[in-house]
Amino acid sequence: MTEVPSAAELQVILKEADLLAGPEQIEAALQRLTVEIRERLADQVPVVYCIMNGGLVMAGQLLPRLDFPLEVGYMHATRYRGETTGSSELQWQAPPSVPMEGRSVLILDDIFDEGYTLAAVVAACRAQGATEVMTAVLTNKIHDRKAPGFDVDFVGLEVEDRYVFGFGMDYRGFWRNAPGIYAVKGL
Ligand SMILES: O=P(O)(O)OC[C@H]1O[C@H](OP(=O)(O)OP(=O)(O)O)[C@H](O)[C@@H]1O
Ligand SMILES: Nc1nc2[nH]cnc2c(=O)[nH]1
Repeated sequence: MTEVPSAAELQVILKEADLLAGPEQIEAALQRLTVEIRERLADQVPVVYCIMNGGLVMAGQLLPRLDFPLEVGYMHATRYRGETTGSSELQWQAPPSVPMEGRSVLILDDIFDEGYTLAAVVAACRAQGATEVMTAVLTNKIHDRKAPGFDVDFVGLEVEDRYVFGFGMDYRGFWRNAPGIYAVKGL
């Protein structure tokens, strides 16, 4: 069994981390995303999918601002599984929960890092018959290791090329509940 770090150890991780975006910057990013998404999808009655687990906080904060009719679904695709580097294999832990044939689909996730997760999720939605698939992320990590031929449609904030946590994103499974976006010391 993997040992759970103590509360004191996890407090040190947060204390030593660099704050990249605080609640005010995140609020402004969510507001911008709301306006852009409304413009594109307000009359489409889309299925809005939360990608578990990382997308949970962003979806929870964004959905009540989308003041137009939509359905909510979830799916869990994971490639990092508590590590700070991604595996080449994407694991599906929960398949899409709402049928999407003939529908507009909006995918919500916490971070567009290398992009292999979202590229695979979008391909799966198309394979299931979605007519249009859009992606919105809270953060886009800036580097030149992106999956070729794929981009996201809506971005809240840009973050530097470090391992980040908070607002849905984990550090080894913890601190998804941190109210800002932080970069781990030394990573
Ligand atoms: O752009 P990529 O390099 O593919 O990485 C981005 C993905 O990594 C994280 O998920 P993770 O695999 O950690 O699963 P989790 O959401 O359950 O933590 C995050 O939530 C994104 O879905
Ligand atoms: N928590 C977290 N998950 C990720 N998945 C891909 N990149 C990251 C990152 O920087 N932080």
